[in-house]
Amino acid sequence: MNAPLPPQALAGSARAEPVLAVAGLTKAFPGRQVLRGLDFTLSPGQATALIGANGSGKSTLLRCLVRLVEPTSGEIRMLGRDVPMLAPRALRRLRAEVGIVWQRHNLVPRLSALSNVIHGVQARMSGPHAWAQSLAPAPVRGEAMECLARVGLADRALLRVDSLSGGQQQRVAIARMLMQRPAFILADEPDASLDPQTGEEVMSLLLDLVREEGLSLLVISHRLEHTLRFSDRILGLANGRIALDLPTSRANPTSLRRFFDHAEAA
Ligand SMILES: Nc1ncnc2c1ncn2[C@@H]1O[C@H](COP(=O)(O)OP(=O)(O)OP(=O)(O)O)[C@@H](O)[C@H]1O
Repeated sequence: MNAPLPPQALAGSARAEPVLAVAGLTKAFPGRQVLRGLDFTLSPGQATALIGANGSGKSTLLRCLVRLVEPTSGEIRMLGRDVPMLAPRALRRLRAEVGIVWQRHNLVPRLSALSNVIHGVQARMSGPHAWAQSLAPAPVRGEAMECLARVGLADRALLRVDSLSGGQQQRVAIARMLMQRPAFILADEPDASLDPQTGEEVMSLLLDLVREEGLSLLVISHRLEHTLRFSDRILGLANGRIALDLPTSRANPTSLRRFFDHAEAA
């Protein structure tokens, strides 16, 4: 079980505005109603796991939150912004403040870890900043090295990404995301294509960012053990609705296992 939240984090989260507030969120694709009216809020500085059976709509929800998929209806307030109302430029600015970690990390394989991380700065700066690692200004290189150190890969900075292991590549992707200086991280199965030990390291790293840097995290995982060890709260999706919402400390592994296996039939 993970360590309890520090008292200051709890006090802060009780006072602070939610990092995310969702009300009446629906999403329909042609012939399929995926989200049927979701209501929930996330407090800052917490790790929330999103679970549900295959096809229950977890990825669709994550994408709707930043309008990579347009919601059909409903309210989304994220980091103080009214997401459905944002014009394209304001939406791009919001996305730059949200770090997204995908199962597939989309690194540039032939470039070094450092160059890939430097590319993360583009998300928060206007204009072309696609420097090769040798051309980036010293402060940007320095910051990228700090991000690589944060994920434990400073000594691999100059190696080509395609020479690194799957877990190391996922950590490079997290370092690139940290270059955005995000306040909120959305992670869609960051542990899915990794072996159990490596997947655990990646989930542990994300929880460290919540505990130590005060970031907020919404993470999809299909692994029950990871959900139990690396979250403060569990949200479960079934039949297009939030069917489960409880603190991880109160989760019962047996009933949670049933939820993983049978959520869509529930
Ligand atoms: N662009 C799309 N067009 C039509 N249907 C879609 C689209 N994207 C997702 N769906 C459908 O929406 C449903 C939910 O998909 P989604 O990927 O969100 O589920 P999930 O819970 O993330 O599943 P998994 O755990 O397998 O990744 C599925 O039936 C899927 O086929």
